[in-house]
Amino acid sequence: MYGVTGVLGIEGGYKGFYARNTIPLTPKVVNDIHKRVGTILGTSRGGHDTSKIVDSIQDRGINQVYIIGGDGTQKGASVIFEEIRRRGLKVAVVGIPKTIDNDIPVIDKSFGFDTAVEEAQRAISAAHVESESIENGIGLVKLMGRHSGFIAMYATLASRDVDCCLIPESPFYLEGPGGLFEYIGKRLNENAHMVIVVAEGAGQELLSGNTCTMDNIDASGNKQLQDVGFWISQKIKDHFSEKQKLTINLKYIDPTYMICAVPSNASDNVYCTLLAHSAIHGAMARYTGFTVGSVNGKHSCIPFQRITERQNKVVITDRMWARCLSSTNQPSNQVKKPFD
Ligand SMILES: Nc1ncnc2c1ncn2[C@@H]1O[C@H](COP(=O)(O)OP(=O)(O)O)[C@@H](O)[C@H]1O
Ligand SMILES: O=P(O)(O)OC[C@H]1O[C@](O)(COP(=O)(O)O)[C@@H](O)[C@@H]1O
Repeated sequence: MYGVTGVLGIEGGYKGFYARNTIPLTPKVVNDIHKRVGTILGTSRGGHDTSKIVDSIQDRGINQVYIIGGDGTQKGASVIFEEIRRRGLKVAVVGIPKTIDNDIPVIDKSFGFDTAVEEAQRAISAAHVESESIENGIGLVKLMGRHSGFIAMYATLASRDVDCCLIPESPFYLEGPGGLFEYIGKRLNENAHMVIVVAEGAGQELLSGNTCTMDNIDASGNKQLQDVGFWISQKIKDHFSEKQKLTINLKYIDPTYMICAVPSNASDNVYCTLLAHSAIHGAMARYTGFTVGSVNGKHSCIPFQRITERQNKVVITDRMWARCLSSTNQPSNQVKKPFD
């Protein structure tokens, strides 16, 4: 439609601009990629050397750059856009929001989120089956979500099998009146089984030795988290065997990477097509420095600045979290005492 003669794929994330060869993306090469899992281009963390990246764009005579990824990737795209502008180059830079975490602000959702929620439900369903089959069964499922508990909240709402959903945005504690243990005891007493969903970033402040130093950040600068699922499983087992003298049967399911590694569902496939169309039409209309996405159902081009200034998080005073709490029946924890 626009008479484009060549599309190049950059392999292995930002460092691929200067450390790898490009691969031609012909219609034949990309024909079936929506049915495949993962990425044909590969990915990486770190390696954002702005100057080398823009040199490579300039040297290769690239005039449109489409950058696919999460919140870190969009920040990287914004920095590239600024450098291109500083050098006075006629190169469009467009961001495409792809992350299961849904932590990119402004847009209704990121590509991958819907699929992740659907897959997370399967793990929750397994946890429910396991917990229901045995006296005092507890199914505990850990889901992705470093800073944002969207996958946990939506999978909880979708499945309706969850009794307790723990997310990074909503602090909790274990011991004493109003604590998680008390709530678990109550649910087991009432129902003889329960399902707990925990997002990977939840309760990190409770895990001992969780000091944030330069040693425990990844190459992109993201804080590396401790395994809250494993930790909480141990804590629950210890508490009920030692303090309550109650035999519980806890099954811990960690489907996190399995959820990342499934083909996108129909809804995400359609969304991805619309994102691609917005990105191309925007760049061809000579816009630059924007991320595409649906905003209140309208496909839009959003300036990088609006996308990178904050992270999308669950607002625990909003209705969606209230709906989640009403589906689990867990106590509201917006005030001082989490499980009051
Ligand atoms: N503030 C930033 N400036 C420049 N590059 C960044 C910035 N934050 C992240 N990046 C780069 O973006 C890429 C992806 O970021 P990362 O946090 O790993 O994943 P995601 O895009 O999924 O959030 C990495 O190569 C990282 O170095
Ligand atoms: O093992 P990795 O590469 O850090 O990937 C796991 C991460 O992927 C995520 O789902 C998405 O993170 P990004 O948006 O940074 O890619 C995080 O919640 C999780 O910590």
